[in-house]
Amino acid sequence: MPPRPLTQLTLALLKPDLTANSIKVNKVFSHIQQNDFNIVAHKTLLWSKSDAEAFYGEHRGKFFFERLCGYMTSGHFHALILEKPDAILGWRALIGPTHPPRARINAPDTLRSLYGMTDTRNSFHGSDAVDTATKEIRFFFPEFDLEKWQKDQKDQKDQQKQ
Ligand SMILES: Nc1nc2c(ncn2[C@@H]2O[C@H](COP(=O)(O)OP(=O)(O)OP(=O)(O)O)[C@@H](O)[C@H]2O)c(=O)[nH]1
Ligand SMILES: Nc1ncnc2c1ncn2[C@@H]1O[C@H](COP(=O)(O)OP(=O)(O)O)[C@@H](O)[C@H]1O
Ligand SMILES: [Mg+2]
Repeated sequence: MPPRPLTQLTLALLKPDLTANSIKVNKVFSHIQQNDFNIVAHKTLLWSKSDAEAFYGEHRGKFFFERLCGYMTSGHFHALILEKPDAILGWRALIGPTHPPRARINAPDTLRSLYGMTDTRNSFHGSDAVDTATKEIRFFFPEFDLEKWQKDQKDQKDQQKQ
């Protein structure tokens, strides 16, 4: 029995514009499965302005901050914990560059190219690093036992070394 590959978790969002279109949502979940991501946790939620400002605090003061918070509070959206051996980079590669208009030129097969509308309304989010993924998973899924998941991964890694 080949050892189970070690995996990584990332936080993915299907933003409100996309979530409002069930046909597109179904297509995106097919992309997720076809790209071998395991959905570890999934919820839909509606943000208050303070939720959006807290999550995107790193962008406070930038010219697009208000429109970003307005966009992210404009309707329900899906939050997912995705698992795969290289989940963080893998999901970022699948959703593509931040700005859909540019993605349609430079990365036409990515999800933001296929479904995104404008620089702000780009339909997807993905954690951009290991520590960001930990922070973002805790932000959306405080109920998820991340410590247990990380311990199980470490135990599995130790067993494979033996
Ligand atoms: N650097 C910079 N870029 C800007 C500024 N205002 C708008 N932009 C960019 O130009 C793009 C088009 O601006 P808008 O027409 O206001 O936005 P939009 O095309 O309706 O789409 P949204 O990005 O969803 O607002 C935006 O997505 C921004 O990336 C600005 O003041 N400074
Ligand atoms: N130049 C911009 N114009 C409009 N909206 C932007 C711009 N840059 C970023 N945004 C919005 O802010 C969100 C967060 O920005 P950033 O963290 O830089 O990108 P990413 O979501 O790809 O990590 C983007 O997903 C997008 O919705
Ligand atoms: Mg980012």
